[in-house]
This record gives sequence, C-alpha cells and structure tokens, in this order.
Amino acid sequence: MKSYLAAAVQMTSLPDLTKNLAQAEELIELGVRRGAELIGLPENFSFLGDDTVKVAQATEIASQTEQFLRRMAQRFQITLLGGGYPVPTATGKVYNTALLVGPNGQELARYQKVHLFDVDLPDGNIYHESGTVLAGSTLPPVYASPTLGNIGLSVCYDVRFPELYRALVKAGANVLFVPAAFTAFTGKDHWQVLLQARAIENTAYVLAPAQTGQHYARRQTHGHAMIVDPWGTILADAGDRPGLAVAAIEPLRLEQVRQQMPCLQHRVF
Ligand SMILES: O=C(O)CNC(=O)[C@H](CS)NC(=O)CCC(=O)C(=O)O
Repeated sequence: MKSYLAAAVQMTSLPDLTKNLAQAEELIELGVRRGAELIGLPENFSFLGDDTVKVAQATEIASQTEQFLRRMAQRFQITLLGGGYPVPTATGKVYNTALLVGPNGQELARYQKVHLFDVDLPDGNIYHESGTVLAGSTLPPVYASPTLGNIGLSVCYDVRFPELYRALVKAGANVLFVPAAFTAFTGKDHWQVLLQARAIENTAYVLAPAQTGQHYARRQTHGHAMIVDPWGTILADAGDRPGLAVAAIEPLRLEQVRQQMPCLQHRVF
C-alpha cells in the first residue's frame, strides 16, 4: 500500500440516466485533475427516481452503468466504485449493486446490498426498498489492492450495522467504502456520527460518496460526502452542493493509529 489521494463524489442524481452519467463524468474528471487515484460515486448515481421507473429501466441502467464505470476507469487510469445501481434478477426485483473496477476496466469486486431501507420517517416520507430490491445474502467483498489498501464495500443503510464492517475488517479491510443516498431527515442527525463511529471502532479509513439536494418529488438527500481517517478525524467534507471530498490515504497514519489505539487487537468476541 502506498500514499495516494482518494475522492468521494457528491452529486444530485435525477430520474435521467444520460444526465446522471454526464454529471458523474464531470466530477470524476475533476477528481482526476486533483490527483485522485481512487474515486467513489454515491448510491443511485446513475438513476435516482421512482421505484416503478427504476425497475422498468433496470436492464438499460445496469448495462449502461457498468459500461460507463469500465470506460471511466480505463480512460483515467483510476480505480472506481459505482456506489449502487439496479441490476435485474429473475424475480422481477433488482439487486442494489455496488461495483469496483480497476484501471484496465476490469471488475475487481461486486456487492449486492444486504440491508434494505424499509422505514417510515416522521417527516412523512415512506421508504420501502424491499418492494423493488432483492436483498443480497452474502457479506461484501474486500478487494486487496497492491497499492491502494484492502478496500471493503458496503452501501448506505448498511452503515447502521457495525457487524458488517467488523466482518470486513476481519477479512483485512483498512479502507471502507460507504456510498450513500442518505435522507435529509436522518442525515442531519446520524450521517456524520455513524461514519466517524465506523472509522474509529475499526481504525480504518472511511470513504463516503453521497447524494445531495432535491432529486424528484419530495426526495431530498443530506450531502456531506466525506473522507474520515482511522482516528475519526474528518479529512474532507463536500458540504451540500455537488462536488468532491478529496483527501490523502496514508498507510503510515493507518499504522500509527492502529498502534496508538490497539482496539482491534483487544477484541474478545
Ligand atoms: O430512495 C431511493 O430513491 C433510492 N434508494 C435509496 O436511496 C436507499 C434505499 S431507499 N437509501 C437508503 O438506504 C437511505 C438510508 C438512510 O437514509 C438512513 O439509514 O437513514
């Protein structure tokens, strides 16, 4: 593992695949110009819209999204995470899928979101992700990069389930991706503290690309894409407008924190 720059993209995705991929491309290019070698796109980056439309267009969204990720990674010679997009299954529902691709456009790791967001919020918004999404049934993968660290995947609502991240760390992870489309309502109270908790308890970097702003109807997300270091310090925060959180990932800092705060060594369970 070497020192390098990572970028967590923040965008406002719409129910429009073509527009979203254009917005994502601009932000990836910005990240590359700032020197990022590892870039993450948020959950729903290629489509954020009505559930019925999402399912109807899933085949098209999945194929264009995967082509896009491979093309971007190759063109810019980066490692790129697509943080969550629908992939059709035989059941009529989709998997909410995250895909990590390498600089040759090759697939490095794939994850199907396990925890589905079925929650009625006090602000009147009702989320029923399991209505259109089939839950994945296996732990996310850890991709052991020779240069960028051991990269563990997750998606959005997963961040509320610390055992998933502990499993990733047991599998060697030291860089944890949490691409999200966090609601504005929950985000204001929970987003940052959950990300810091996952970083601190696992003494790992947390890279959290995010959706922000007004998407469609009453769907509003929190923003604050961020990068948190293994001590829990926020290295970069993208605020509430589309943009990037960029920060250095330092193997020496990781080692230092893991020595200073050896909680992973003190595990009993
Ligand atoms: O709704 C859509 O259009 C697309 N789906 C999502 O954005 C997903 C599933 S509904 N959102 C979350 O997991 C939010 C979690 C969250 O906000 C929390 O844990 O508080």
